[in-house]
Amino acid sequence: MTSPLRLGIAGIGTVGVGVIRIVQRHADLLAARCGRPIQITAVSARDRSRDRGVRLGEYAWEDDAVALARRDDVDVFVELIGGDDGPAKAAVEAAIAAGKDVVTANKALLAHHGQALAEAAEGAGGVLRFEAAVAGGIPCIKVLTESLAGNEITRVMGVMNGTCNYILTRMESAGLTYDAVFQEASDLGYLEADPTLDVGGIDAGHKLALLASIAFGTKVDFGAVKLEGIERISIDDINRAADMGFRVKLLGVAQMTGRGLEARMQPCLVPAASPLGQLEGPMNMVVLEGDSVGQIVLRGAGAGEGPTASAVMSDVVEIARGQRLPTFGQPASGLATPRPAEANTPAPYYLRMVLKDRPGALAKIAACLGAEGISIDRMRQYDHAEGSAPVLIVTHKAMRSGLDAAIAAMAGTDVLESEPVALRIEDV
Ligand SMILES: NC(=O)C1=CN([C@@H]2O[C@H](COP(=O)(O)OP(=O)(O)OC[C@H]3O[C@@H](n4cnc5c(N)ncnc54)[C@H](OP(=O)(O)O)[C@@H]3O)[C@@H](O)[C@H]2O)C=CC1
Ligand SMILES: N[C@@H](CCO)C(=O)O
Repeated sequence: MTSPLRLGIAGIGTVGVGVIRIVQRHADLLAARCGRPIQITAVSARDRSRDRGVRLGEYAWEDDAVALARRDDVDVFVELIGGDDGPAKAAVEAAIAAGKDVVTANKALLAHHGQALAEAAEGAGGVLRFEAAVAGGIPCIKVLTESLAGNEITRVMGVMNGTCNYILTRMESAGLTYDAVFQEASDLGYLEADPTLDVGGIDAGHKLALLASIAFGTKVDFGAVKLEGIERISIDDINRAADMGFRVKLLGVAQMTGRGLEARMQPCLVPAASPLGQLEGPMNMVVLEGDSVGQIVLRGAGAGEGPTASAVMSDVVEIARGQRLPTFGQPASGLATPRPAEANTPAPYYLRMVLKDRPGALAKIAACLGAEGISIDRMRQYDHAEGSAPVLIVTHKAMRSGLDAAIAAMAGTDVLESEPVALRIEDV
């Protein structure tokens, strides 16, 4: 058996503890699979005195993650601190500069600095791997980078924030408001310290930016992801969508079009019977489409100690086996600068609004759509109290810009009781 692969783990929170548990529990199995033992030599966190429920006494302790990253007895620096800047970035940069390989679960760091870090790592002859950063336990990075390497990737999609999927599916199953389920998610510990990272679509947008880079051979460009959160989704939207055979999902879609890279993370309607429509609770789903393979659907836990640590370990094992893959599937220096598409591909839209219940109100709304060349596919008016009429319209395919112009024109008609909610219906 050859020399052990020595890990330095920075961050001993949820994921760090999970990684330590796997290394301790599966030492023999890992050694057999890698052809060499995997050992932890040193760890780092802020509070040395805290009982974390795992044995740490046999490892050296560093208060400073940068010092850990530079240790001579560390081959692979495992960054599990989090955050797009600060100690995580400083320590990863120090590890790369010291010639270490790096494994991270930090999507925020990579979405903002992935290109520079990958170039630095590859320039130094190191590897930088991040399976756990996208959809937790789902091995989508390896599938995209390795298993689908013979395909031109046509589209990547996914529900990649478990908290949002929990909120949206729980609203439907329990008939609860957004605010009530948001509070439940908070009580269950699902929300990030800054909840807008979850419900604002930012966390999932980070993940989509990383997938898009591998899929389309482009530099990571988080700024190119059009973001919209789930904060405005009401129980009415969930119920009306269900009536029409749809479910509301915070869905990320990236595709390369003739007009450039289209990448969006937004609430969408998907058919209730589709795999994405069937995804319940705090789970994730990643859908990959290639010209030869067709569609691949991967489903699993996108967060949590075990699933995320499982993904971190897959990168560690890859390195222990001697596989040295470029971060984004091809040398970072050769990745193209993406040209973001100015407009999204046309799609049908769901429009929910409340109208003043008086003669000609609906005609005025239809005229606003017609003036933008938008055709109505289906329409429903629900039972209502006197004076206000809840109306649901499903359009034929339309450009979002045209729809926005129609909605702006509706505001000038004086028949709207509330601002219309518009949701894209995604062809999945
Ligand atoms: N939790 C999950 O399910 C998932 C997490 N991730 C990603 O994994 C990473 C870790 O997440 P998670 O385990 O949940 O985070 P936690 O908040 O549970 O743990 C963070 C750890 O980092 C330590 N830390 C903070 N600042 C420093 C510092 N300056 N130097 C050294 N250590 C420091 C903390 O120390 P102390 O304990 O002493 O406070 C803590 O141990 C993040 O990038 C996250 O986005 C990805 C997918 C899923
Ligand atoms: N906040 C994230 C954690 C995993 O990245 C989620 O809800 O999916």
